Amino acid sequence: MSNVVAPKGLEGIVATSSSICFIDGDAGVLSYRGIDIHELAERSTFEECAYLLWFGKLPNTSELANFATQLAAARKLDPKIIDLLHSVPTTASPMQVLRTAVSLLSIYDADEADCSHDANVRKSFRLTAQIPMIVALFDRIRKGKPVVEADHKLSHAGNFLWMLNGERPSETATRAFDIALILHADHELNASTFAARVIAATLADIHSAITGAIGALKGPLHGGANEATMRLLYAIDKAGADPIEYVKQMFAEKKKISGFGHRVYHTEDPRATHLRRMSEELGKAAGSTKWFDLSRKIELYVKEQKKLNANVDFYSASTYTTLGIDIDLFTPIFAISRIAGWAAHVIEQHDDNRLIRPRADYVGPAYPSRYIPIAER
Ligand SMILES: CC(=O)SCCNC(=O)CCNC(=O)[C@H](O)C(C)(C)COP(=O)(O)OP(=O)(O)OC[C@H]1O[C@@H](n2cnc3c(N)ncnc32)[C@H](O)[C@@H]1OP(=O)(O)O
Ligand SMILES: O=C([O-])CC(=O)C(=O)O
Repeated sequence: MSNVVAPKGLEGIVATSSSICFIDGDAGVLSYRGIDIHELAERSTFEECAYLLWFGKLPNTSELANFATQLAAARKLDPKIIDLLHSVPTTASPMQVLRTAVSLLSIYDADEADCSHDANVRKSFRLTAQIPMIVALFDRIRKGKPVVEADHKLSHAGNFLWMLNGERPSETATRAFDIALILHADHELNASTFAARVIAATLADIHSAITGAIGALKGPLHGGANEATMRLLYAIDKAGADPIEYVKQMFAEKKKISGFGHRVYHTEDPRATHLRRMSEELGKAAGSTKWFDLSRKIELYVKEQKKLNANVDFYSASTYTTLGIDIDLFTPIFAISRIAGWAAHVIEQHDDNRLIRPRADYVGPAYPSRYIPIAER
């Protein structure tokens, strides 16, 4: 066994080979299967990106139409899942509920224990269709609103907004949401995807892997940072504080500013470019750029003082708020998109599997240490 200890947090360690996502953190490049994220954000749809991530190539017209039809047809939930959404406290966080519901989904999935390629693809369709339904239905149930049936004629993005709000979404809102889904769909071996691959590598099923991934995404150092960012913006606004002074004080207290910094990017996160623009444009269209303006002041100051760049979570906060989405749905929305990437990684792991089991550098009491009988301690 090698005595080389990996850097803390496995920084810079290449832990597997993968053909799904390419990132150049110094150049600010992100691509799905080699296709640049900027092109995808401008020209693609979430459905097309999910196809690209799962099948490794862009679909032609009929392949894309079939894919979208299959995804829409998978908008079905066993009544026991709806019962669960009614039975949990309305104060439960949507991330808690989503994690629990996805775990429960496995019990009602006909392919549950089948980890073959084809079964994994079938389950990926179902999970990708079901996750947004769970998020939208729980939000309505907790607010005492009637649940909204899925509309199979709507796109993935449009159907989520429809089921959440019970109103036909505008084209602008649907496209903005679709772009957000495209931008969040995959990011190589981020913490939640790595967690999913570790679970899948035991030959556990995809529902187990995705349940674990949702748990990993929830933390404020990862997907939870979009909610933490918005809480910061609200706190500054509520206090009527000068944002620069507020952030300066946070730096003095050695606090981290949510939505800044990244393990891989040492320059602009290419997704932040789009989210910054969307935050501003949606604000203008809604008649107020208040959240964009506040975010921008903070961004410029943090960049100047600490050379830290805004990450994908920073401007998604003001973008979602401007779209009228509640703060505790931000991280579930991240999951609504990242399921596409998680599924691609679980499929890739199962297709060519080996157990993931690294070693630890033992730094505890010397071996052998004497076992002291309890009466002598
Ligand atoms: C989808 C995503 O997961 S994107 C990331 C979402 N997370 C956040 O936005 C939370 C805030 N950011 C962070 O905590 C970090 O930048 C992470 C978790 C994203 C990356 O972490 P790491 O690569 O381990 O960097 P680490 O936390 O060691 O930071 C390195 C240095 O930069 C500082 N730093 C990093 N991010 C921030 C921040 N957001 N605010 C203030 N200082 C920061 C650290 O304090 C540290 O300084 P030091 O060397 O003086 O101690
Ligand atoms: O890659 C990471 O470390 C975090 C992540 O998921 C992302 O930026 O989308």
